Amino acid sequence: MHTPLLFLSLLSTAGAVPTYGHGTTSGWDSAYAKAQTALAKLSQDEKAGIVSGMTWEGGPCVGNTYAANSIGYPSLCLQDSPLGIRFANPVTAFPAGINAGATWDRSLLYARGAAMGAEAKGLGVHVQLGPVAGPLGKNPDGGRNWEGFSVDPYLSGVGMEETIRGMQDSGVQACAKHWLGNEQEVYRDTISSNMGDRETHELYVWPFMNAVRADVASVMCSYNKVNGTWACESDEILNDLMKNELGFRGYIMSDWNAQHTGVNSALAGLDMTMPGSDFNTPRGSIFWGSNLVEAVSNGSVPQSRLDNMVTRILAAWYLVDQDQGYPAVAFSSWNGGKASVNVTADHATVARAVARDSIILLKNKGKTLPLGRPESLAIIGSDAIVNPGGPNACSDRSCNNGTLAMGWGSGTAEFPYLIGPLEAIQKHADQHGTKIITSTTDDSTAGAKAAAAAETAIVFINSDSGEGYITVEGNAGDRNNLDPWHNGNTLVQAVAAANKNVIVVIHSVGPVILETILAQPSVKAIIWAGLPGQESGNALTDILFGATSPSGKLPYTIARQRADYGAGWINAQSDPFAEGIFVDYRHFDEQGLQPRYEFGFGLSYTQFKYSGFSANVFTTPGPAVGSVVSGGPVELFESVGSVTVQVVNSGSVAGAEVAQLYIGLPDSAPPSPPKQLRGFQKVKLQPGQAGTATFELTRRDLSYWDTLTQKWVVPSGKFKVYVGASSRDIRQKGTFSVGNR
Ligand SMILES: OC[C@H]1O[C@@H](O[C@H]2[C@H](O)[C@@H](O)[C@H](O[C@H]3[C@H](O)[C@@H](O)[C@H](O)O[C@@H]3CO)O[C@@H]2CO)[C@H](O)[C@@H](O)[C@@H]1O
Repeated sequence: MHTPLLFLSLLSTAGAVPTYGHGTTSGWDSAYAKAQTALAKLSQDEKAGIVSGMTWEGGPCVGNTYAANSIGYPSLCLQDSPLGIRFANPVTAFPAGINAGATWDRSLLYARGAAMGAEAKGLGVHVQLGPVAGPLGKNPDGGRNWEGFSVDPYLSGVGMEETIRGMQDSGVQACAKHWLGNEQEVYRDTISSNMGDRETHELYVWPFMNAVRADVASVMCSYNKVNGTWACESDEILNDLMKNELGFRGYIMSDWNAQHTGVNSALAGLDMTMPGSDFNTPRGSIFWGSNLVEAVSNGSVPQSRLDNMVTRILAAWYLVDQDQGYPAVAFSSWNGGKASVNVTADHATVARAVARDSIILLKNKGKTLPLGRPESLAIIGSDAIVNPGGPNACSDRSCNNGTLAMGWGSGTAEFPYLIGPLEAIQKHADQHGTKIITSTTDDSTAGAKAAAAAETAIVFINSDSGEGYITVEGNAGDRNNLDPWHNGNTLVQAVAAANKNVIVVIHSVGPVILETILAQPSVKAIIWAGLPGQESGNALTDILFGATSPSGKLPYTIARQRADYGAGWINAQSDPFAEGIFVDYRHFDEQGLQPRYEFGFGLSYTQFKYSGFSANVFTTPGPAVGSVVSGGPVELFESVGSVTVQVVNSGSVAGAEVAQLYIGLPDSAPPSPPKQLRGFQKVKLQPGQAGTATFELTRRDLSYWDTLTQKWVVPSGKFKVYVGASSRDIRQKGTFSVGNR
């Protein structure tokens, strides 16, 4: 794995094409050979135990399987979450996936994954239940969008790949979830995601291809139905799509209680059932265990299917060398999670770097930021301070009191500490003689009074969401709307009426409609800080006072109104995915809609100039027909060349620019989004320094999914290439042709 030292040196490599510590892709063959040898020694009961959970709370972890002593195989420990180890302490509470995505920094994505993996291994967790690419986030109010990296499949795919490589290089098995179409929470246990074939592949499957390509050990099937069949018993999406089409060699586990049948799910390709019983009747509804042994003996499930489940699970265990003296489980989820070892090392450094480099500067009129040395600052809003009851006062973060640093649900971890914004700003102010005036409620009158007494006012607002088994302030997982919570608009209006120099900081799970806030002339700057984890305040002061120039870019579009996004569901039974392939910026571009802040947008304290576009892309048109490797047909991952541009830091301070490559398919392709992200590179530059952004392209990047032939196809004709600072701020353009046209 990368050590933090190496990761820091990667960060400072200005302009160079980064290299990554990728794991091996040839490990599955030897892992399978070991698994098959072990399989021969197992009894039928041991096989059933390896594929079955020990029931909810049946072991120290949220999921536990039975040990097989005949081969020295342990009771497997499966534990959330995608941002740190759930129900254990001390652990590092990293920024959420959506912040990791907002960094657009491959090295940081890897470092965060590696650090989480190291903590998981140190605590004896065999399978860490993350990262997340489902939901992808087509519905901007989807409750769990923040657990994943971006609504764009390419960015999400890079997030999946780097995180998985980081985790598994550290020795823990990763779990890519939730497969497939789990795009909302409110009706996730009843709804059918009726997805067309093209969007299934081009949007929702795409990031899972990256996961499989990164040799992910396991995949979790989701609660919802896909085209009328429960995801966890769908032969089409488990056997056909995940195992055959994507060449996945690991195992598929159910989400917790997402299994509905014993025999059908086994035949459809489910390999492990979790947690082994339903939550409310701890020993009831057990589909596998001894029932699976019975199903095999009466011929309902072939012996070969059970053997295949076991082989897949054992192979994943061998793949990441967990047979080589893996640590014992060092905590229990059910008694406060106190760990017998401290695994946090210096991971706070990684957490702070991700939190800092994910901060997005949306507005900065008159260079209000960085702040320099103001005489006085008003800090306003309940989001400026840590929940007075403590950062972990609500289980699974099931409340929105105090500063928001993660959403709610199973995708959480316990904070070892949480540096709130006020605490960090006060510390900085003490060192520089700035007077701090506070109003740490959401009361508008008090906020206005504090604002009136200071040179500059910083107002903190937020918007929360989470998993559907918890309802917070009337939001049953998904958000009821995209407005700030706790009357945030009213608070900003009151403060803006009292002070001419207002900065708004937003902690949020996703897009927030900003029209009311932008209508206030006194609002000079807006910062999106997302869900920054334990280092929230420190990361924010790094940006506010200019120690670092902001370099995050939006991983989704901020619209002028909710209706502009288009996507949504009809009722508890059906989501027709009527928006098809046109989600987020693909939809805005296609419809000619003006976003408020477009996908990929983010300001800096410096400026960047682009020049020297060059495209060297050579390939032939046609379908990918070759053999399947991890991720899909082998040709899809073949390099077809690259596009390069020069980026110069033309300003006066150091900064980092995320140069983005978008491609428009030729006219011979079926109707497609005008442009789609197909590359990015974060270039770190000193003032005056130039760097090269290189975008390597594969055949997959040039392909669409052809529903007729059921193949990825590279169309012939002229491809349009756009390179820019966002999806709408295109700085360089060009074309290349494929085939005869
Ligand atoms: O954690 C493993 C996966 O679990 C799914 O979420 C479940 C979550 O982990 C669990 O804590 C919660 O349990 C509640 C249960 O649903 C409810 O009936 C009971 O009354 O209270 C329980 C909480 O104490 O259930 C969640 C599922 O509904 C996630 O979807 C998945 O991503 C996790 O990896």
